[in-house]
Amino acid sequence: MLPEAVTTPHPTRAEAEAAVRTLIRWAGDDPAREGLLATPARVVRAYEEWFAGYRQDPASLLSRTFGEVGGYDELVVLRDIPLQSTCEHHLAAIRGVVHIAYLPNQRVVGISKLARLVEAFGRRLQIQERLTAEIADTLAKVLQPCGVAVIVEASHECLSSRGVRLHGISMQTRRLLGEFAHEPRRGEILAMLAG
Ligand SMILES: Nc1nc2c(ncn2[C@@H]2O[C@H](COP(=O)(O)OP(=O)(O)OP(=O)(O)O)[C@@H](O)[C@H]2O)c(=O)[nH]1
Ligand SMILES: [Zn+2]
Repeated sequence: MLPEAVTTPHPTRAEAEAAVRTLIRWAGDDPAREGLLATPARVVRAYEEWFAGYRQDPASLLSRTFGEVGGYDELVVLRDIPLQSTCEHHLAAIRGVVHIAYLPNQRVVGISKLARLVEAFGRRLQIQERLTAEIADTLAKVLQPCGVAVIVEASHECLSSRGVRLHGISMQTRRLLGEFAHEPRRGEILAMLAG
């Protein structure tokens, strides 16, 4: 589940800070001036938060499930889970929301774990399509529900702050599995989540 990059040798903190100093020089400033002296250390610490997902095993987040659901077999829907991610092409921010729905198969998972799953995949270098697929596929594999739907709506700073510099564009991606891949569940869940 963890990407290959995690298995390659990890740079030292000093190497990572030197790389930040190089980027500061590339931006046109002087990493030796007072205001920037502590910046490489701060940026490296920030990277540990922004990319904490590489140190998480998303499947294990879903390992605790609850079976005493009183026969509940209808939709479980979590809307508007905040998404913070980073585009793998430009290292620019991706911000948005994720909607997750599943149809339980006797067992349910704690709702916070769905948000943690989004965070574990979001806090990596991503394209939105893969992020969407990874969230849905992990839920399907671990929970084995009757259906999974994941919809991601996000804006990409690489579109707004550089390049075409267009604001107000949001991208929607979705993955529908199991019963949600077919009517009538498909229409039902899309009407509910993708409006
Ligand atoms: N499909 C997809 N594309 C993305 C995502 N994030 C960024 N991109 C796009 O990735 C593409 C990379 O294209 P390139 O031509 O290699 O890079 P570029 O010259 O910086 O492209 P421009 O952004 O058009 O200036 C761009 O079109 C981005 O808009 C994503 O999550 N999914
Ligand atoms: Zn980008």
